[in-house]
Parts: sequence; C-alpha cells; structure tokens
Amino acid sequence: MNLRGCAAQILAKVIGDGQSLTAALEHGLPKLKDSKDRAFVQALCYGVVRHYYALDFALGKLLGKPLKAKDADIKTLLLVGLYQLQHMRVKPHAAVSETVAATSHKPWARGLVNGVLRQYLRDAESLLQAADRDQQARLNHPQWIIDALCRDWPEHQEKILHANDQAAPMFLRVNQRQTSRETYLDQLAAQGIAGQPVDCCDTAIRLDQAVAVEQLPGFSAGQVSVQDAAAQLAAELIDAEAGDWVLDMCSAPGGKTAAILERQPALAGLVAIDVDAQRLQRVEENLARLHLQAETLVADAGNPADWAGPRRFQRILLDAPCSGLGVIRRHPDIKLLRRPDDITALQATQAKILHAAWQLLSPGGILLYATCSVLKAENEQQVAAFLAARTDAEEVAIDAHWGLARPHGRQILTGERQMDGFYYAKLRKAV
Ligand SMILES: C[S@@+](CC[C@H](N)C(=O)[O-])C[C@H]1O[C@@H](n2cnc3c(N)ncnc32)[C@H](O)[C@@H]1O
Repeated sequence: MNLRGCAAQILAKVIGDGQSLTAALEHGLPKLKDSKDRAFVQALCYGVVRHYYALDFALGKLLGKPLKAKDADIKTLLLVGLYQLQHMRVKPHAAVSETVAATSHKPWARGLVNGVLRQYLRDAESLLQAADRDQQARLNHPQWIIDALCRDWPEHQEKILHANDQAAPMFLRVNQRQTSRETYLDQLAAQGIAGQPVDCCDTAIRLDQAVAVEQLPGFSAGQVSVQDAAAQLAAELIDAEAGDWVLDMCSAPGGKTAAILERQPALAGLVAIDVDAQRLQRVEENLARLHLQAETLVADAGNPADWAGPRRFQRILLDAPCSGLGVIRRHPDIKLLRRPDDITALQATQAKILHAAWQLLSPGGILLYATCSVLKAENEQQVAAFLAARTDAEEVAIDAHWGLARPHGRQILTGERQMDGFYYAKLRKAV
C-alpha cells in the first residue's frame, strides 16, 4: 500500500468529513501491518493537521482554483506532499515521486500532483513570504481562534499559538500506591529512558522523549500512567480526605479518577460517571490496570435526578466538557473541527452541569471545576457567573506557583512548564 495515499485517505476523513483525527487513525492505521509504516503514516497525518492553515494557504496559491469536494483525497494528498517538502527530512525527489505514485486510482491527478509539488520546490521562498503577510497562514490557526486568544490574552497570544503547534512532551503519573517518583525515575534510568521530575506536581515525570507505553517499566502492572502534569494537579487540588465520598462528574477516560484514588487510599468511595458508555469503559479498563476501585455509571451529569438518589459527596470533580483549546498540541484537529458557535453551546452545558453538581455537594464540601481550555468564557467567567448566582458558594483561593492567578481560579496557559493549557477553580459550599 502507498503510505502517502493511506495518509491522504485518513486525512480526507478529517478535513473532508469532519471526523476526529483519533477516530480516523483508529480506523485507517490497522490496515498497515508494519509498525514502522503505521508510525510514518501517523506522523504524516499529525504533521498535516498541525500545519494545516499554513499548508492550505500555500496549496491555494499553487492551485489557483480549489478542487471539487469529491476530490478531497487529492487535496489531502497534495497537503501530504507539501508537508513532506516543508517539514520532513525526506529527499524532495523521493517525496514527489512517492506522492505522485499515490494517484493510481485517479490517473487524471498524476500531472496535477506532480506539477503542484514541483512548482512548490521552485517557488518555496516567495510562498513563504506571501504566507508571512497573511495572518491566518502566518499564525497557522483559524481566524476565530486567533481573535479569541487576542481578546483574552493579548500579551500571551503569540506564545500560546506557537505552543499549540509543538508536539507535546510525554508526562507520566507515578502511582503512589505502588512506588515513589524517585524509585520510578531509577527504574526508567535503568531502561535507558531519560525523564525529569516536574517541580510543580509531585507525581509527575516528564520524559525527554516519548516512548511506547509497553517500554515503560511496570506499566501493565499499574505503576504509571500517561497524563499531562497540568491534569495531574486535579488530584492534589481536590485534596480528598480519608472517609470522603468523591464524585467525578465527567470522568472518562479516567485519568483524574485514577489520580484521586492513587492519592487517597482511604476514601469511603468514588463514583465516576460519564454520559458516553464507550468512554466509560476506558475508565474501567484504566482502573483495572491500576488495581483501583470505583463505582462507574453511565449518566448525564446535567440531570442528577435521574441517577444520584439521596447521596451527597464531600468532594466533586467537575472536569467539564470544553472546547479543548488548551490541548491543541495533543489534538491538533481541534483547530479544524471546532466552530466559534460551539463555545456558546459548551458554556451553557458547563453552567448546567455546574449547578447540577452543586446540588450533590455536602455542606462544607469542595467542588473542583476544571477545563482543558484557555478561554475565559469557559473558565473564570463561568465561575464568576456561578458565584453571582449562588449565595451558598464561596471560592477557595488556590495558592500555587504554577499558572496565573485570575479573578476566579488559576489558569495555566498552554506551554507553561511545557504543560497543557488548563484551568482550575475551587468552590466550597456553605455549611
Ligand atoms: C474533559 S473530558 C473528561 C476527562 C477525564 N476527567 C479525565 O481526566 O480522564 C469530558 C468528559 O465529559 C463527558 N461528558 C460530556 N457531557 C456530559 C454529561 N452531560 N454528563 C456526563 N459526562 C459528560 C464526555 O463524554 C467526556 O468524557
């Protein structure tokens, strides 16, 4: 199978049909038997999606007029070709001929692909200059995200946009129930895997280079999990005490559920819910690997009357569904798939779940509101509106040396200490 053609087909599902990159790769990659081939196609797909706005600008100039919708696979093949020429250490002539060879199912496109890629090689310099004059191409993001970040973080906007386009490092969370970070770092070193402790999070290790999880010592036995350090902070912030009942309102795939359980082995219990049954299964698998127990429930967090009964909780984590604009490094397709209207709809869902969660919190209990977004509308403004609407809620300040202290909560902007963009606010219910 032609690997460029395979990447183009996967990308057509994302760019043409609006599927997530994860779903398109899960469907497309198993067709390749060789793991090196899978890694190459995956690198092409991530690369094209990550650099889409810059590449698409260059392609627009080279094509003159757009291709028809039914030829989305040829467009994505051209993007694959351009990506290789701009960003990969592949010999240009090999990149062109292999890409042209992927047109065998549409022979008319052979000349077009060959011509466009060769023209790029001749005009690369002037195309780069033209891209520099176009904001969307230069900053490599859709205009609405550029504008939203400019509005919310005018002093940090370019830094965030730049961080969004870097591949994220691999962070590990050490399972404190099984081992210590120091011991695990020694185990990693013994395997020749270099990693550094993360100073703002006592369970986190940042690897110098990503590795397959199978290479991590003790992974299948549950000694470690893969989780960004910013996400790991949730367990420390929620600070569950022995004997507490904890509710994780939007739990799948269970990274924070597990982190909370690892940190506090003497909980009365933890209930982990998610509206998506398939994703909730991932929570169960993760907990099983880590030898942790929780009650899992497929349920709508916005309608607790349907499932909660009279139970109340001393701690609630609301890791709300959000735009994900803080995790674009890990999911670059967010740039292509999210729409500005989504933010308004998400805000309404977040507010609904936040008020619903509050009903389930014991007097004196703590609710930790979290998102992996950097937009104020989903974060500090959401919390401000909630506090204005409730007389029985007060904010607990988060005293930390990571993130930015905001009028409400704390914001980590993408790339700070190489972490994902994340937001946390801690709310206490009056007794
Ligand atoms: C940000 S993710 C949670 C990540 C998770 N806390 C972790 O650390 O692994 C948001 C989750 O909210 C779930 N979700 C969205 N709407 C929901 C609702 N109305 N009720 C319950 N879960 C919901 C999604 O299925 C998704 O799994």
